[in-house]
Amino acid sequence: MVEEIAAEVDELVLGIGSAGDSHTTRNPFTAGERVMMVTKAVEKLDATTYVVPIEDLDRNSVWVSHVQSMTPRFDVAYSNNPLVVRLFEEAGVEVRQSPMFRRDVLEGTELRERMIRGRDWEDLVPDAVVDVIREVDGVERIRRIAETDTLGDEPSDQ
Ligand SMILES: Nc1ncnc2c1ncn2[C@@H]1O[C@H](COP(=O)(O)OP(=O)(O)OP(=O)(O)O)[C@@H](O)[C@H]1O
Ligand SMILES: NC(=O)c1ccc[n+]([C@@H]2O[C@H](COP(=O)(O)O)[C@@H](O)[C@H]2O)c1
Repeated sequence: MVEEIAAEVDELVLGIGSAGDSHTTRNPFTAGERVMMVTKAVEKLDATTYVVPIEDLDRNSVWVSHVQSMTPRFDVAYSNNPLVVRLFEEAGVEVRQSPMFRRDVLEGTELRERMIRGRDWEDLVPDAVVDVIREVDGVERIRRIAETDTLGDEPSDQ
């Protein structure tokens, strides 16, 4: 998806969402770890790419201004997340959506389940992501969090 978007634009800003979260079921990796994964994965793209961590806010109504305050100026926002699409459109920013690509397997939840259950996942993500997950012992972390995080989305203190 990012390769297709990069072919349409001169410069690309990739937002790392929920950047303040880590060590939870849905967001096991720190913003820094995710910056490494994404930066290395897009290294060979032609478009100049900026990777920017963006923390969540309690107020959806000011989230677009918050995103704009953290990123280089942009003309078009790309997302398939219905809330994100709505917030940008209400703020007057053009939004483009991309068709889902192999959504059945390329979903965060599915990939994390595969890691927990010891099934193959490496061929489903860029090599750079495999390298970073190995470097930080990410599969072990995800398994530990799954064992202790019975509430589903609470930080683990393991
Ligand atoms: N296969 C795909 N093809 C295109 N866009 C996708 C695909 N999978 C996810 N997206 C988009 O990427 C973003 C992240 O997807 P999603 O909200 O599912 O998060 P995730 O981290 O992949 O999964 P999860 O919510 O299971 O943790 C969303 O904007 C979503 O629409
Ligand atoms: N109020 C807010 O903080 C707010 C609003 C909309 C989206 N977001 C974030 O934007 C990101 C959207 O990511 P996806 O496109 O991967 O679903 C998520 O990290 C989500 O938490 C935050």
